[in-house]
Amino acid sequence: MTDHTQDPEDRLGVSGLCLGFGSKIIQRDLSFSVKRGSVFALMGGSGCGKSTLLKSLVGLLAPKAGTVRIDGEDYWAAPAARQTEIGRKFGVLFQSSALWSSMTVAENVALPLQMFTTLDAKAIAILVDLKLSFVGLAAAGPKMPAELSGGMRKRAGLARALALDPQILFFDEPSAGLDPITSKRLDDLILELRDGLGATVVIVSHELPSLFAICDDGIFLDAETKTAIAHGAPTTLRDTCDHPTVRAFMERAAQTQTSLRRSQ
Ligand SMILES: Nc1ncnc2c1ncn2[C@@H]1O[C@H](COP(=O)(O)OP(=O)(O)OP(=O)(O)O)[C@@H](O)[C@H]1O
Repeated sequence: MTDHTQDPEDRLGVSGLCLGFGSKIIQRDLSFSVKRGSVFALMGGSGCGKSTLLKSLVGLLAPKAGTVRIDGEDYWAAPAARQTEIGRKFGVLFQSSALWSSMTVAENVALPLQMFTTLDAKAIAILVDLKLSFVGLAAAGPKMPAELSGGMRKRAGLARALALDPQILFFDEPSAGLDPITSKRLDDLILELRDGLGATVVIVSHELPSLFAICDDGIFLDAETKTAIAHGAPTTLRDTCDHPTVRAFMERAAQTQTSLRRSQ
């Protein structure tokens, strides 16, 4: 069912969302929207609920209250079969990359195509090559995940997340554990997805330089008040937000960057 009250420019709309585990509340009354073809940041200190929110957005954790609308459709109110169809619009890259260690890289990327399409083996092989080329891993198809570096594993996970041509991509800490050059390559790939393919990207990250470089908008979550305390692009929050928690986050990160540069 389409909700005509949602702005047609919004790919994702969250309203009055309350999340928790048992009696423990993690986020309450959370509302925000994500425009089509934008990169949106979920920011905040450790333990404020960014990953929990991401789980609810991708269909892994039902909210206690509120709605998550994808293209105007209330995901959590939809029947299970419809949720699966809506989920086909998603591509998810978790922190660990979550590749199957007993399969080659190519087999990992082929898996969603085998599970969710009726394409034959030849067509799947062509698509797998295309996705691996896009992430700069054209030659890595026959390799096992254990043979790849951390950055290559992340990119292989991205190739798999892209297998079904998702319209919305969700990334949980894509740059965690990567060196600055590999991290920059991943940022460039994310921008290529937005600008080249028109994808919408929702990203959880602590890496402020990366957030400043690629995000158009975002929210800042707070563990104390258990909701969003600021809305806006990471650069806007850095330059104009007066909230002490946001300031402390931005300034601590800036200090870390300065001391890193000094130690190099
Ligand atoms: N399955 C669970 N059961 C109970 N509590 C949980 C569960 N998963 C997460 N939590 C709690 O929810 C809170 C938010 O955790 P979450 O991982 O979403 O935060 P985060 O902002 O992503 O943190 P970080 O930046 O450190 O990864 C934490 O207090 C965590 O202990």
